[in-house]
Amino acid sequence: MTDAHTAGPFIAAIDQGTTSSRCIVFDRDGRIVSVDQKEHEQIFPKPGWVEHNATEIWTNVQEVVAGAIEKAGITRDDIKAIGITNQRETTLLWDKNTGEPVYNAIVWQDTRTDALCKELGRNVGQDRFRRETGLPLASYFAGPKARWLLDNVEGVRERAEAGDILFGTMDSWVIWNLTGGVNGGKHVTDVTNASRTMLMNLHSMEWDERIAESIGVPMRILPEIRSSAEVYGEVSGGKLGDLLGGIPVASALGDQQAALFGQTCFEEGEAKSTYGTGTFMLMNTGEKAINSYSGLLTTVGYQIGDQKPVYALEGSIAVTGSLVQWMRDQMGLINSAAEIETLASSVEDNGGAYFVPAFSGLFAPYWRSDARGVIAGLTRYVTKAHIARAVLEATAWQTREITDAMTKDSGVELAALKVDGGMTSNNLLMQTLSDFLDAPVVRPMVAETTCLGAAYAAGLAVGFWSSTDDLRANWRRAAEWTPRMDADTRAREYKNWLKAVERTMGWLEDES
Ligand SMILES: Nc1ncnc2c1ncn2[C@@H]1O[C@H](COP(=O)(O)OP(=O)(O)O)[C@@H](O)[C@H]1O
Ligand SMILES: O=P(O)(O)OC[C@H](O)CO
Repeated sequence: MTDAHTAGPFIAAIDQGTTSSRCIVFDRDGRIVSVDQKEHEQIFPKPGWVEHNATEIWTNVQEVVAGAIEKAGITRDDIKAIGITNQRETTLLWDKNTGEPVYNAIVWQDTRTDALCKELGRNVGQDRFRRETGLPLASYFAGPKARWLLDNVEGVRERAEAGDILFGTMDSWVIWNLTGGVNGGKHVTDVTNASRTMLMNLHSMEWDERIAESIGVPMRILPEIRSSAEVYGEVSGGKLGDLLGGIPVASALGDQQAALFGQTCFEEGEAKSTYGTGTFMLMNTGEKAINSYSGLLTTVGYQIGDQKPVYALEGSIAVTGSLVQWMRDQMGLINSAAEIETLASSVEDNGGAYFVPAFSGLFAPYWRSDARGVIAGLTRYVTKAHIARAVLEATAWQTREITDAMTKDSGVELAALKVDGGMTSNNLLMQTLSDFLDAPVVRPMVAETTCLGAAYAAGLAVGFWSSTDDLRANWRRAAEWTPRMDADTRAREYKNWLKAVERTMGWLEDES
């Protein structure tokens, strides 16, 4: 696949995501040379529970790395480093002597720790967690998931106390295996992933012993926290040992932070929003960890080697692209995700309908696990096309709520929003987004910003790129949408949306 325009050397990036694992090989201009991807099973043992088989994931990672190298038609000597990015918060415990997971990985969407989080709120207090870790108490984060495993998988707490068990999010699992596994694999994580565990002190960038104790997670199972761009070790052993042995493993970032990096949001106030299964908007806040009073998360954006860490504010939305999937798979109203645009474009507006997809409660800015989905404003006038429009508008309004919160918390008015992810191929959605935000929306040439960010960080770590200025020069605009909606319509529609949101709240309490 390589040609004169994509001459080596190259950087490979692994994206271990929620639905699939992929590997992309990039050239020095940040262009894609080859891609390989493989989905893994989504396991739903009970309502609200979501698990992944970590052994299957590691097998897939090895296959996609080999696949991408083969498709690129290159060899080990052409690759200068490998970077890692991953679904965040998904939690695994494994035996360091055998390399066997003690149980499936508990996925970020899993809500089994709701009751535990409520109990921690009563016993320890919400404020303490927010102050030290930047996060609200919610089942989304890794620490309580680890506690669940320690309490519920027979014998694991004792094995953990004896020093036989390792904890990790998917970055740690992949790096440990890549660098040798039971034969000396490195047990590390990076600051961005650690900042999603609810166990790291956001200010010292170290595990917070008192918080870990209050959640019930022993310190000895935790990996070493490192920067996002440095050499953690070299590829060794396993299937990839023969293919890529000795190549430095040189970056790790949570996928949303990697997208921030890949979108080259290196200046304070720059923001990106990634539209996939869920949507995650991050704004670079520089060296300041800004406390959120508006329902956002304070998180680590990235840290390059021994430079100071860069913080970010994050607005996490649980359901966006998955609502389109629901329309297709559960409702049968469309045959493909792309068809929602055709259906929604067949009408002028939402016909008075508003769809709030609080399927697993509401994440930012509300953090209400008692909310459930609502379609409000229904009359006999409403058709499936109006509902399709309301589905797209739901993603745009949820983004608007996040940008409002970001402006409140940071004092920065959004000049333009950089977007990426699967949903950004929907032009109607992108225009609606620009209308609701009253700001330009821009999409870059390389839409695979997550892998690109991991490749950039790894490339910086090994001197493949010399500075973030090199990376900025690679960013090219592919499309831009500017606002067309008048202010009165926007204000009226927003008010209706907020009314619909109110109607989702308290549903579970009412039921019980
Ligand atoms: N044209 C489209 N319009 C609306 N949603 C879309 C469109 N194409 C894909 N999607 C949605 O985008 C999501 C896939 O995007 P992707 O970035 O691959 O997600 P992830 O990385 O979370 O798996 C799916 O949930 C799908 O429903
Ligand atoms: O794998 P994705 O793209 O669905 O991203 C998941 C997020 O990292 C969850 O916090």
